[in-house]
Amino acid sequence: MTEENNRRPLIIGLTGSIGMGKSTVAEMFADEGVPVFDADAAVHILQGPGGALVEEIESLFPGTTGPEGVDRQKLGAAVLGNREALSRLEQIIHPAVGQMRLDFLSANSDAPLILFDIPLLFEKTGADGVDHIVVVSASEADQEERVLARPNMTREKFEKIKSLQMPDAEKRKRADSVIDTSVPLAETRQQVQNCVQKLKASLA
Ligand SMILES: CC(C)(COP(=O)(O)OP(=O)(O)OC[C@H]1O[C@@H](n2cnc3c(N)ncnc32)[C@H](O)[C@@H]1O)[C@@H](O)C(=O)NCCC(=O)NCCS
Ligand SMILES: Nc1ncnc2c1ncn2[C@@H]1O[C@H](COP(=O)(O)OP(=O)(O)OP(=O)(O)O)[C@@H](O)[C@H]1O
Repeated sequence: MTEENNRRPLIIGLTGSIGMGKSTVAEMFADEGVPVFDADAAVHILQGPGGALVEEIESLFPGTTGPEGVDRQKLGAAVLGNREALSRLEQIIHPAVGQMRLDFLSANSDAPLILFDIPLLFEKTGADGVDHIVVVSASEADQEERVLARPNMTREKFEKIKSLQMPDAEKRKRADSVIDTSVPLAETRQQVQNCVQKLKASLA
């Protein structure tokens, strides 16, 4: 077997605070051919209709699920202002997401680069096993404008979520690369392309 066949993919951990542009940037990495594991999408599967965690969530937080699985508005109202409740929820969700991430890694073991989109990478020690951390960042004004424009979002909910997340300035300090989304989309895409090229070159 050649050395190349033995090599595991270089794992990029993509993170950033609410509304900074993670999903948009993750799609740009996918456009460059990088397989993307989306932790939020994994949570949606686990909580969706017939999802593996729906029953357990109902027993921990009665009244927060229905025929469509978890009602995220109701579950959010139960946990987002209550650290102890949120921690109980995380204790069942994070191990299940971790397993899905491992399965994804096995399924893409031939790729040179893969990307884990992990919103809470710094907050929940998801940095273990990640080779290169990319932080997606924008100005506070852009972040606020984007988030408050979303349906079902209030300033109160936004402030609660921000208080649960590591400040952007701290994330930027800990990043291996920063992608700026307070610039036109084409410039952000260029930054993503540069990052992919640099990482591929580091493998050669
Ligand atoms: C609390 C829930 C039901 C709220 O759902 P809702 O659709 O209203 O919001 P959404 O998921 O889009 O989250 C909004 C923002 O809150 C942040 N957030 C979500 N969970 C957490 C958390 N445990 N700690 C800090 N921030 C969080 C997200 O990163 C995002 O920036 C949902 O976020 C959830 O089930 N969270 C627990 C699982 C988790 O930790 N997910 C985050 C990454 S995998
Ligand atoms: N240069 C840019 N790069 C990325 N996104 C941009 C840019 N300019 C404007 N936007 C817009 O900003 C928004 C970012 O939202 P996105 O869902 O990607 O954020 P997110 O960080 O994934 O949010 P959350 O943490 O809530 O999941 C999108 O509507 C996107 O079109």
